[in-house]
Amino acid sequence: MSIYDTLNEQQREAVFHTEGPLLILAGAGSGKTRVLTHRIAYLIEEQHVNPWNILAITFTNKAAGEMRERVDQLVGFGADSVWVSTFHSLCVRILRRYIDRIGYGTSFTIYDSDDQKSLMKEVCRKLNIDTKIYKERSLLAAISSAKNELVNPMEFELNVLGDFGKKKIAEAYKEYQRQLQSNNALDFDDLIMKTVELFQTCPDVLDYYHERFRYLMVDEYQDTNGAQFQLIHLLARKYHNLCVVGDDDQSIYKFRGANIENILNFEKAFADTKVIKLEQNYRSTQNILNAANEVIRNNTGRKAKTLWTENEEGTPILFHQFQTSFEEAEFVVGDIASKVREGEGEYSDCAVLYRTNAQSRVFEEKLVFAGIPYKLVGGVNFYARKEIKDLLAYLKTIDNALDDLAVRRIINVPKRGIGATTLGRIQDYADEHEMSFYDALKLADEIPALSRSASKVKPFVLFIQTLRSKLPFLSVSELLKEIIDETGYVRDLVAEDTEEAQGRIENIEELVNKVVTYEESAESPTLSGFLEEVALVADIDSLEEGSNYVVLMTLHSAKGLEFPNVYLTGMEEGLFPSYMSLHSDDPEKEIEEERRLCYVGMTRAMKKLYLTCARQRLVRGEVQYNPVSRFIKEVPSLLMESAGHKTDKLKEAQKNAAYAAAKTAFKSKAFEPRQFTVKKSEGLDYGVGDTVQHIKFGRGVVAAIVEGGKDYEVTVDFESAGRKKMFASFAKLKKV
Ligand SMILES: Nc1ncnc2c1ncn2[C@@H]1O[C@H](COP(=O)(O)OP(=O)(O)OP(=O)(O)O)[C@@H](O)[C@H]1O
Ligand SMILES: [Mg+2]
Repeated sequence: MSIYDTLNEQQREAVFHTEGPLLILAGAGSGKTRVLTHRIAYLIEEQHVNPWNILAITFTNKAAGEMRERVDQLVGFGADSVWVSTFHSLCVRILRRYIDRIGYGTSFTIYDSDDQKSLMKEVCRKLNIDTKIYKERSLLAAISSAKNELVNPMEFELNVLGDFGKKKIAEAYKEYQRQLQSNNALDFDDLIMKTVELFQTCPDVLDYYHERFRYLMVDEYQDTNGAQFQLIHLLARKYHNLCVVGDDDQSIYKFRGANIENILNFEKAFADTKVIKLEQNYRSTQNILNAANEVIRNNTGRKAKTLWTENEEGTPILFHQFQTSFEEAEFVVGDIASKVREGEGEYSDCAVLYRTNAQSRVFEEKLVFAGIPYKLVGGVNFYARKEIKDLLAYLKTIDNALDDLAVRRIINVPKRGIGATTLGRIQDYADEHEMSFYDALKLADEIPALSRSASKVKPFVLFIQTLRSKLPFLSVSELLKEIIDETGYVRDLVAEDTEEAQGRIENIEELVNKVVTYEESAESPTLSGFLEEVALVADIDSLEEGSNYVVLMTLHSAKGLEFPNVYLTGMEEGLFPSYMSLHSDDPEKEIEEERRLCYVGMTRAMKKLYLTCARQRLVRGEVQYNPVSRFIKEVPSLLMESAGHKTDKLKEAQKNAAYAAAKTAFKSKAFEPRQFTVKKSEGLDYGVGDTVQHIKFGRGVVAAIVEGGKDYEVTVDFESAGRKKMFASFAKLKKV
């Protein structure tokens, strides 16, 4: 039996169709990604295509990693020569080689969103743009949309004649781009745009890649934007061996410029395209699949698809409406705990999905309390933390001193007594002489306006120059350790002697670990190589393989993944579909995008799907009362079991009181989930039945104590405030 026998007829047809454009349009869980991996195997093993000539593009690093793994399993020798890559890392590799052909240096820096914001601040300052009227973030968004459609500053300017507001954006775009270039830096959107520019202006480079990538494959094609489409189009122009797979029902990145038309128009763009539809779903139970189909049916303007499965019918979808978001989280966490306890699955079989990152917080609290391991995908990214950014800025400065932002970030870290006036004067000098900020620093002695403050700048320059001269002899980890020692970064944190400083030290240790891991895994590790890898870490990468924990993530991050048990939470109008979509200029269209997101979420589930919502929820500190999401109502009641939580008046009152207490706790600083380091009390000096005193609620009798993984949950019947539940370490109850 060959590996191709495990495919169905349509899948096999797609795998065996290797020459010419191929569009595989199919619903969720129908084996699209599986077809791609088998196709790679088939090309190599049966068609004797050189693995070197195959390129597979996926959307996230996580997906690329999974595909890499699957290809390694299927193909023996040569699998590692296949390029499996995201759009961004593909472009980085191409640009590192050839970007000097279009006016950049090949050791360019990649700016993340924080870097972009600082740069835009600088642009606005320079152009006297009032950031109260034109917010940096909206300017950047406008520029990003332009780049996603390959509109350069000049074209942008031509299009806005007469429109004053847009003219300002055009000015900002022009200056922003100029500064990027003079810093020898690219933002994320540039990675694609500059690669397209490179291909369009250097036919010999394009031709090299035509020969290099004879066979192209793109997963999640429905989420490509105009620039990405152009890139693929250029790459496939010579041999037309392009296979794209996607699902128009799962297009969820319109806000990033994804163009659903790309998939609908594929046949127009590539003549004699072969279209294959896959209709059998292998992932989900019949109930889950039917429910998802019924929901997505409410969208208009889609290519009609029927998706069926031979899988078992499965249990009905469970719908629960809770009083508060805390109860919702309690239920989800309790359910996961009991599944694992009963041996029905592992933590890693469970995923909690929500519409926005902020919703994770309550789940985190409950999981911490229950002592359940979890992984938060998204949220504060490791690399966005201050200490990590500082040290990376040192590395960037050493690697590429044209990066003004990096240099400015660390010039006073640690404090070197260089004042804002001095920095301003250096910047002016750099602007005037059209040089980088760092080059101006080197000339500090010659800047008359600086006079004596020049002496403060010198040690910094000397330090950087020394490290740079050592670069050929030091490994990246040795370099990093030297920076840490010489700057006294960790020493200062140790002296601070706070819990926060301790946390930062641990992060720095983790960064050192990261460098060491990089050095062990990279073929020829370099400083640029390390910085590049770091710049490309998307949020999803914090999901490690093979560990046993519950995954919390947004619906957007869940694309392409599958889990036995999925909890789709916060199913409320105003949350999902989002408030923004309901109040947009074109709500109908926006709600369709939300519905696709709902379809993505539901179809992640293999065995069990839970849909939950809450009557009351805190949003930015305010209580919101949201009705049940319309998407719930689109699921036929036959497929769904509703566990309505009807509460009598008394119970409701008690719940509201508990909710108020929880709200207080929620608002208190101590509840910041990231610093949620509750020390489990060494036993409590009160027990059930004891009378206790609370600082706010007064006297009460302890009704129950539940032991959690890290703390105790104490229920108290207060004389005046009624029944309340609280964490022992926060409540600070005193026995009376
Ligand atoms: N012919 C098959 N026989 C058995 N299992 C299959 C077959 N085809 C796909 N599967 C399994 O079904 C599941 C879904 O496959 P895959 O992830 O490739 O679907 P997909 O179409 O890419 O889904 P999505 O739209 O969510 O990205 C996987 O677990 C895969 O191994
Ligand atoms: Mg897939």
